[in-house]
Amino acid sequence: MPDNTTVGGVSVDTRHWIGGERVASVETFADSSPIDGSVLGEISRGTPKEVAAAVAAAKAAFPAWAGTARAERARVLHAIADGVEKRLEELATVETHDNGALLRSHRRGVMPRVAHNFRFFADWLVKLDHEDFETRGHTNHVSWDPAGPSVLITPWNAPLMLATWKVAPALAAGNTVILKPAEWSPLTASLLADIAAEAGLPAGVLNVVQGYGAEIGDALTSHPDVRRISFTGSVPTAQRIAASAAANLTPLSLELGGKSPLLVFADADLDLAVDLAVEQYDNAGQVCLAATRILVEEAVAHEFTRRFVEKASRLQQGDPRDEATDIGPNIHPRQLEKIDGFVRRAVEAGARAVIGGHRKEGQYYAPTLLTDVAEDSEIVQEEVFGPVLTLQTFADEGEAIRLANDTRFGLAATVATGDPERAERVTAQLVAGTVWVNCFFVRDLQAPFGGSRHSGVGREGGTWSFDFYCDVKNTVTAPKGWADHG
Ligand SMILES: NC(=O)C1=CN([C@@H]2O[C@H](COP(=O)(O)OP(=O)(O)OC[C@H]3O[C@@H](n4cnc5c(N)ncnc54)[C@H](O)[C@@H]3O)[C@@H](O)[C@H]2O)C=CC1
Ligand SMILES: O=C(O)/C=C/C=C(\O)C(=O)O
Repeated sequence: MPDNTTVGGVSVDTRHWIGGERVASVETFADSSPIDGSVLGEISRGTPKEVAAAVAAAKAAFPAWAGTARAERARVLHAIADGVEKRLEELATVETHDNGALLRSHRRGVMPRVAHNFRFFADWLVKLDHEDFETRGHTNHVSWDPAGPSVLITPWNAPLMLATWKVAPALAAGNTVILKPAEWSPLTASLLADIAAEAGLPAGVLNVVQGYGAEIGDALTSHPDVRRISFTGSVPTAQRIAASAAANLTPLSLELGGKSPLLVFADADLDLAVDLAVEQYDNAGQVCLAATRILVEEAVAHEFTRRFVEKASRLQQGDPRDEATDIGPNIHPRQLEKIDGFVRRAVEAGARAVIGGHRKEGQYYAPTLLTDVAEDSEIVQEEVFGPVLTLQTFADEGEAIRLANDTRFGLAATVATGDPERAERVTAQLVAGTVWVNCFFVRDLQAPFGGSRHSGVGREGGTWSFDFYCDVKNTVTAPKGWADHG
């Protein structure tokens, strides 16, 4: 089997990256493009043997990297960001072929954010501090000690963006990393390994193991030398990971699904509310934060729906490499089948497709809006992860809040209202890790990011990331060397 493949003119190594070397597995798996189903490459299919080698490499590299001065770690992270920026066009091209998201988004939004992830955590590391404080004359000093080898398991909907959201703070914290990218989008993780090596990251500090989660997940998450596990993906997989990590009580960060509401009050700017609603089709609906449950006040529901249909009908669906495309394909035939199953069952149960409601040629699903959906129905309660929105109406503020919170998830919520007092009242009662008022997807790495309920465990971003990736220590020193037993 060849060791590399060429995607959109870019050469990508298809082997693992372990201890600063390329390592091939005996078997491979085929990685296909959602654009046309073509096989992009044969990727090394990891086994517990490669997992053990990667953890051993990360363990061996840990003491030196943890002992590297903060300023030097930050310098290497900035050098990785430089490498990402230098290869931005290549990364964008490969990612679009691999996961089908828009090339224009990768070029202008996503890949610049990848570089920013490294710069941000490098800079945050340098200023990470907690003011010393006194207790009966004793000094308390808080430090963030590197925790050790960290397993990072990442999804396919924003592969490099979501991977580097974990890789950057883990490396900044002084940890070593074993990254396991999703098997449906394995390529940019391999390019990241090249970029990190070129930037001077020592061998073994970042390792990439390719393969199926079902085959190597347990080996990764039950390994006794792993000190942290960070995962983004589905709830059932998170439950398996948590059970496997329980044997060693390995700390977990879980960023999971959502079924977030968009509340549209009659006093809202209706055009803005429609813009916010149509934005939920971004990335073909494969966004954990997407507000897929649209809740509209009865008085404006008819007009909202009319304007929504008018705007959504203008969306261009097609090849994600085309600048004019708004919605690309879904990631995999299995995901498409899953989306279609949700919609078919909803329609059988009485839902009405105001737009869409069907597959299109290739790996595309028509942007869909379903009305006449019951509050406790599958389509309202379960994450679809496709371009499928539901619309429910409410009579008053109380009902809006009740409907918004009637979910096992709690990742995000968006409120459209022209009344600042209402905004304050409503947001205070919503169960969600992030709430937006009259805006959507305004993201800042300083902010805590994560979900309540089944949407996750813990928060990432700013100091929250360092709290997770470090062993936070408080050192209490007696005055003038005297011990105080009082
Ligand atoms: N929160 C989010 O951003 C995401 C949510 N999802 C949700 O999950 C649904 C299913 O998508 P999948 O790709 O099947 O998600 P998944 O949760 O199974 O996959 C995410 C990652 O977990 C890994 N994985 C799978 N089984 C594992 C195991 N036993 N141990 C350790 N790692 C394992 C996969 O290899 C991949 O890297 C989607 O329809 C969507 O609802 C999927 C991806 C991202
Ligand atoms: O881009 C962000 O800030 C967050 C994205 C999160 C997802 O898309 C996800 O985890 O699915």
